[in-house]
Amino acid sequence: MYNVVFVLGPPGSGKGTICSKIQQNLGYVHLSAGDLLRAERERAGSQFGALIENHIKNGSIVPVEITCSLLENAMIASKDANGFLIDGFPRNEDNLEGWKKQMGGKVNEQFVLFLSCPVDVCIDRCLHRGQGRTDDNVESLKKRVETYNQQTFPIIELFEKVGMVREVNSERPVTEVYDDVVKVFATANQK
Ligand SMILES: Nc1ncnc2c1ncn2[C@@H]1O[C@H](COP(=O)(O)OP(=O)(O)OP(=O)(O)O)[C@@H](O)[C@H]1O
Ligand SMILES: O=c1ccn([C@@H]2O[C@H](COP(=O)(O)O)[C@@H](O)[C@H]2O)c(=O)[nH]1
Ligand SMILES: [Mg+2]
Repeated sequence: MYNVVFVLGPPGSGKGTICSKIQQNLGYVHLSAGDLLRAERERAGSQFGALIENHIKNGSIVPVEITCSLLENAMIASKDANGFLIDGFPRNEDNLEGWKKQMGGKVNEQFVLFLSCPVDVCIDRCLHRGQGRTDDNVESLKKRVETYNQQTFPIIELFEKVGMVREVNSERPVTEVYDDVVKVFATANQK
């Protein structure tokens, strides 16, 4: 059984930043669904490159079978990890259903780390991220935020209903956010 923590929040809320610090310090392996999709987009011979880029630019969601297979392959490649941080997934109901179908029985879902941050702050962070992402522009960000509000936030609410959400306000400096996140992990791993 793989231990899994889903890390969700609006675009630019700091998921990747916090996950890389948890990976360094707590022995979880960070798997960003977006990074895996970007790597697949660049992979020579991939049949999904154009489809993935189209979804990324439009802030829409790639079919779950593609994302889930990339995640499962990455988990198999690091099978000795203490656990996995699944960053930016599941993003909608179809993602959640596809995940259950493919991964149900193979994973122990510990909790959902929800990094909450006002959208205007998030957009500003993305516009200044400086990584050359094809979706860090005003037009794509508008669509990404719309997808987040319409499809991803309802998934967080679903997890909330079953008591799985641990919310941390990520509008604050990274060190403060990280300190609170560490407390969340300490409590979860005590049990
Ligand atoms: N707490 C913070 N305070 C200020 N800047 C931050 C904070 N956390 C992250 N950042 C910066 O904001 C930008 C976005 O952060 P990051 O890439 O971690 O977000 P993300 O949630 O993974 O975004 P996306 O959903 O677009 O992948 C980066 O430039 C990062 O350095
Ligand atoms: O599960 C996922 C994760 C991501 N996507 C697509 O990738 C971009 C970028 O994701 P980030 O988390 O911001 O790196 C996202 O807007 C989607 O288009 C996806 O389809 N499914
Ligand atoms: Mg990210």
